[in-house]
Amino acid sequence: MSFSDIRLEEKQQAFAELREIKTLLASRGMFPGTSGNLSIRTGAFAKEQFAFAITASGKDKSVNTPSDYLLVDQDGKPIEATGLKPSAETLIHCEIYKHTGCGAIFHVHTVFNNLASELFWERGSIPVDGVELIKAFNIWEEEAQIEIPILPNYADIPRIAELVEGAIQPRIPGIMLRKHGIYAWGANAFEAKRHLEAFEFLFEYVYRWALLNK
Ligand SMILES: CSCCC(=O)C(=O)COP(=O)(O)O
Ligand SMILES: [Zn+2]
Repeated sequence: MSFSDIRLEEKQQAFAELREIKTLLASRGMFPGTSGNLSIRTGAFAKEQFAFAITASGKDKSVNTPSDYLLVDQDGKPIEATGLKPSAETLIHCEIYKHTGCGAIFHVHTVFNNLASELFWERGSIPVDGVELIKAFNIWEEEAQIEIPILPNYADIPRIAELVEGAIQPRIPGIMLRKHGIYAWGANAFEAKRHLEAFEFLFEYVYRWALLNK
């Protein structure tokens, strides 16, 4: 595969899908202070070589402009001439694509995901017991118990990226960065959105439940 095989329509479709999910999540106040980033895979996927569309760095994600997205390769380098800079966290997306084969990754910072990550930091994962929305991850057993992994929030993104492979849990489509935000992924944008919404519900639940039991 060569990146020139990514057809204009594929790129435009990925950008349009990103715009749709960005607009929706922005309407829910999920990108405070320019935080958050979103990506969708384009073209064929091979573990060694792939490409994805990602939000440009530092943009106000609650505003739509003609220059919000760009295409990058498996190493996070732009694959076409652009004045845009990919998200500062692109390397984390690269690792998630490489090790899961997923089709879309959405990252948001919320108060509840930050609180839950700090509450359970020493445990290394956020436990959720028997909450119905676990089924959004396609885990259908009764009273399922899951652990959502938490990674340290190093300032140096490559240091975080190198921990991603070891943190990925086969059944759990997400990784939390401590006091930073959730990375949720899925086979496509529809699934990544479902997972993101479920994580956010579960983070709020575990935090409030912990307070009730203090
Ligand atoms: C002001 S948010 C700090 C950076 C961050 O965590 C984030 O999600 C946004 O970074 P980007 O480069 O993708 O705009
Ligand atoms: Zn972030």
